[in-house]
Amino acid sequence: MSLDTLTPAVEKMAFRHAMSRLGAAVNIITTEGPAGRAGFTASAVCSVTDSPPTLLVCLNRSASVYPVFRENMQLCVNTLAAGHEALSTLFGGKTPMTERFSAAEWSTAVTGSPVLSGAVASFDCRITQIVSVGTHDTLFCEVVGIVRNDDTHGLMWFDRGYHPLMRQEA
Ligand SMILES: NC(=O)c1ccc[n+]([C@@H]2O[C@H](COP(=O)([O-])OP(=O)(O)OC[C@H]3O[C@@H](n4cnc5c(N)ncnc54)[C@H](O)[C@@H]3O)[C@@H](O)[C@H]2O)c1
Ligand SMILES: Cc1cc2c(cc1C)N(C[C@H](O)[C@H](O)[C@H](O)COP(=O)(O)O)c1[nH]c(=O)[nH]c(=O)c1N2
Repeated sequence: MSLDTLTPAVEKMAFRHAMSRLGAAVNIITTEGPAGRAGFTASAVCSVTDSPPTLLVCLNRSASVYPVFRENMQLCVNTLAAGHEALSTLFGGKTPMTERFSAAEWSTAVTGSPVLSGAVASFDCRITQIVSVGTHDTLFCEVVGIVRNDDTHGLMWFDRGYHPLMRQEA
């Protein structure tokens, strides 16, 4: 089926269906600052450059957390480990923020953002640029601190479900 014969509505669903085949790490993105504390689940996260170390995070502007991230301009990317499936679902739904954070243990990064205990890795970041594309803002995030955990297995989001990813050394 050719893409240019599809109506825009069908094209969006075809895009999502095909995207469900791209496995991705699952992350809880957190922030704390003048606008308060917030966190959400994101799979749209990737490395941009190592000079300076920079990640990007895509955030839907219609999310309730959006104004908090936009005002705080700092965040922590907490990459989830096997066993974090329920926590990921909690931060991916419409659950009140206090309930999301009370389900896990956190420490505080240099920027003030919450760092998830037991995450595979946590990247403490300052947001340096924002580019809007369609429904989402792409947040370019310069990394100012890292916490790594070498004792946990990874977690993938693939085919609309969670899949643990085993590390050989863990
Ligand atoms: N990038 C995102 O914003 C994104 C990514 C994954 C999941 N989600 C949210 O979780 C829900 C469940 O996702 P699912 O994977 O079970 O099924 P789905 O069919 O809704 O999505 C399949 C895939 O399409 C992409 N996608 C989904 N919604 C998107 C959006 N608004 N913008 C850009 N890409 C998008 C993601 O890669 C996702 O894994 C989605 O409906 C969405 O609300 C959003
Ligand atoms: C596995 C998975 C992956 C993602 C999401 C969900 C799930 C379950 N969600 C949706 C996001 O987490 C959800 O909308 C949050 O609850 C934030 O919305 P509210 O703050 O509750 O409005 C999401 N949203 C987003 O803006 N960018 C993303 O990359 C993702 N990725």
